[in-house]
Amino acid sequence: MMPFKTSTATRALARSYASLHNVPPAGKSPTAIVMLNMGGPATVPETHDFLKNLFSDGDLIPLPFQSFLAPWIAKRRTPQIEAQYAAIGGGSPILKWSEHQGAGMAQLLDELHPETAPHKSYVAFRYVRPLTEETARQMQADGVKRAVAFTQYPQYSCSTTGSSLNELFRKKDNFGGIEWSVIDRWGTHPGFVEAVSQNIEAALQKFPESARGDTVILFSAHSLPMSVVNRGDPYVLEVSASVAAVMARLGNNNPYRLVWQSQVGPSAWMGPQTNDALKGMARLGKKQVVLVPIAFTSDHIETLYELDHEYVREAEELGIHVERAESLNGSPVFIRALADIAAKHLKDYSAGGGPTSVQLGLRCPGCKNATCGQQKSWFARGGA
Ligand SMILES: C=CC1=C(C)c2cc3[nH]c(cc4nc(cc5[nH]c(cc1n2)c(C)c5CCC(=O)O)C(CCC(=O)O)=C4C)c(C)c3C=C
Ligand SMILES: [Fe+2]
Ligand SMILES: [Fe+2]
Repeated sequence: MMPFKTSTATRALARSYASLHNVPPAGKSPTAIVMLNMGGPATVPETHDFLKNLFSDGDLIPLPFQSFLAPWIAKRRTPQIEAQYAAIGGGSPILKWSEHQGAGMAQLLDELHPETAPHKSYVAFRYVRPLTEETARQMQADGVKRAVAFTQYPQYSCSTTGSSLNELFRKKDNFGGIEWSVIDRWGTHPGFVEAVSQNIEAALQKFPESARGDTVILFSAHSLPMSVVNRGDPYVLEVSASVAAVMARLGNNNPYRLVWQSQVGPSAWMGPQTNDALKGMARLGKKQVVLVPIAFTSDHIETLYELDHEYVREAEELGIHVERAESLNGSPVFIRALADIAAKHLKDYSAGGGPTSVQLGLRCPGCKNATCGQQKSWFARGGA
């Protein structure tokens, strides 16, 4: 029988369909780029399960009697958080943005690093679908043999990236014998810094030119409990490094501060809190502020609800004009940065570089979580 011959045009069409839809060509196992993040409820009714999974995560919130307390706290907290997701349009846009960013990144990566093409992006969320097991099933079905765990938190914290890596380690058998490497932080990458800076410049443009230089730039990051900071978690240092890099790129032409938002519960958290800082600016007679989310790459309740609905309105009542810099969401500069970060990682790895950053190998001085140690050793061996 004559073998079936595919015409050049059909192959070109298939290639362009595949790249548009992030589907690898048949026959070649894709290099998986697994985008790690916490996720958020895509619809309001998913809020309860999101919170239950979040409060059950001992790497984020270690609770006594966790399996009893977590569902109880989640149930109590659900109505308040449901109302916030309802107010921002009925759910978190994080899955939409993660898929968009991942598909754009994978397409660029095929050009930037053809040696490991085709690349396919996957999303693995910590608290909502697609959870790690679901992503593992999809990767097995696609015949993946080589994967990069790419954290989507620019700055490393044991409570965020660390939790996602611990979960990958716990569920490692679901993936079969995959060779793993890790991109564990990238908060000072020039492409990320550029994308954030461009959004700040766009916000500054909204103020009259004559008063632009007086505008205060307030960088706002999700806070951390002081118990985590004092354990030696690197997040505060790394967020500060992002802020310094962005300010250097902007020419240090505006006064600025780094402030912290979204603390939960009665314990002590890293401060100053964003809403107090805005009140402080009003007291000091500052009339113009650009508010910049610096530790998350897409919109979520902390930007759309806490900043936009609550703090910006409160500040405006105090007589301050606040512009919030847009989240990175669909920024092409940011998507290009993700591709550059991944391409450099793959290139360094092919040239004999280690599977993780050197920094990932060091546990926090106060870390008592045995899984952190096992996870770091496992990734340092490339997942073997
Ligand atoms: C870099 C980002 C984040 C860090 C660091 C972080 C640490 C952290 N968070 C909690 C507790 C909660 N966080 C919640 C929601 C939430 N957290 C982040 C980001 C970071 N958290 C985001 C983006 C979101 C919102 C998700 C979305 O809308 O898409 C919640 C649930 C909401 C609520 O009940 O208020 C809790 C709880 C702790 C304890 C912690 C550090 C140890
Ligand atoms: Fe949080
Ligand atoms: Fe740890």
